[in-house]
Amino acid sequence: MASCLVLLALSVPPVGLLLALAVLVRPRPVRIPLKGRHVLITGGSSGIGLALARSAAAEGARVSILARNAARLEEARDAIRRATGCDVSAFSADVRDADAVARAVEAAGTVDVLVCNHGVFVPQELEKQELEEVRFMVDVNLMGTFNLIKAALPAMKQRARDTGLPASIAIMSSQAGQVGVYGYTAYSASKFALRGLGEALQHEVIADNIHVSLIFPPDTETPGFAEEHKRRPELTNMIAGSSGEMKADDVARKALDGIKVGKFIVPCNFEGTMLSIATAGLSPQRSFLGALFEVLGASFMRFLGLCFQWNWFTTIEKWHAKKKRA
Ligand SMILES: NC(=O)C1=CN([C@@H]2O[C@H](COP(=O)(O)OP(=O)(O)OC[C@H]3O[C@@H](n4cnc5c(N)ncnc54)[C@H](OP(=O)(O)O)[C@@H]3O)[C@@H](O)[C@H]2O)C=CC1
Ligand SMILES: CCCCCCCCCCCCCCCC(=O)[C@@H](N)CO
Repeated sequence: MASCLVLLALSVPPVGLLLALAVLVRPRPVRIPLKGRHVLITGGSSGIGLALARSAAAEGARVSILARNAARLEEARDAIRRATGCDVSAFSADVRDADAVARAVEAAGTVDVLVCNHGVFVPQELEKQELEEVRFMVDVNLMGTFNLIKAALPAMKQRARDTGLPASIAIMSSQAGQVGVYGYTAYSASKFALRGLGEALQHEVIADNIHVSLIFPPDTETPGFAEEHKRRPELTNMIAGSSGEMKADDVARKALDGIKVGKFIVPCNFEGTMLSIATAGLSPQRSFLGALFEVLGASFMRFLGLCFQWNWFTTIEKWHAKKKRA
């Protein structure tokens, strides 16, 4: 009897907290079906975008892909057809060109799930990087996403209103959009910016039943990553190595699963989950279990984050010492 009472007393605070969070979390849980719906994926001709297009097609979505290079788009269409038997529509446009994006989005037809996955990454210390390259990353990664959302949103709102079905805007960030990493000043800035865009946008479109997801992958094996790896500073490799590498198909799986439940922050691996708890900030959270981990994990995750920073700064210090000796 006494032990029962002790157990009850001990469990009241966590249970009470859980109940409070269940009442508190906003927006409310949602399910966003993919089957039979129109999913537009930018950067759908390569890497993570191609994997996303293949998985979405396999789940019965009507898929459109958008990228610049028409030949690579055709190859991707063929590959998706071979893998799934499904036909996808392909649109050639540069996301930096707002008019071209508007024309492509119009031709593709009303979107239910917009996946802004396009992205460029040229790692380099800021001191060595030309401003032109900085602008290139900000223009494609950030302004390109604005162009897309501006083009797709009016029709998406109308359709969500007409059908009563929830819609989604998913944005591909990166773990380098949750923590600044050596060699990624421009890239990290462009990816952090997407979070601000996403948080504010979620306030603006919640009344239209549109749900924003931000996806934060670690290093992922893709054609773009293979190119990046050739020129990545040694220190960038070392710090990025704190999180395990993933396959594009696995990132696509995590992303689609997150999109389908309207998850706002979508981590892709274990390190990503810790990073997301450590950087939860004031982001929306619709899962009371997720909220519980954030509330209870906050202080420990901050401590762990400081351990990671200690490790990174030590690595940087040693690297400089070695360079001086050489
Ligand atoms: N691979 C990784 O390690 C990680 C990647 N990410 C992010 O995931 C996303 C996809 O990366 P990944 O699959 O590796 O990249 P890839 O380089 O393999 O593919 C990039 C895709 O984006 C398209 N694209 C690039 N620039 C433009 C543009 N200006 N207009 C339209 N489309 C464009 C490319 O087509 P085309 O060139 O023909 O236009 C291609 O389809 C990016 O946002 C990236 O930042 C995040 C974390 C890790
Ligand atoms: C509190 C605990 C924290 C735990 C772990 C932290 C690990 C952070 C590693 C950052 C990795 C950044 C990879 C960027 C990949 C990318 O975007 C490029 N390949 C370009 O595409």
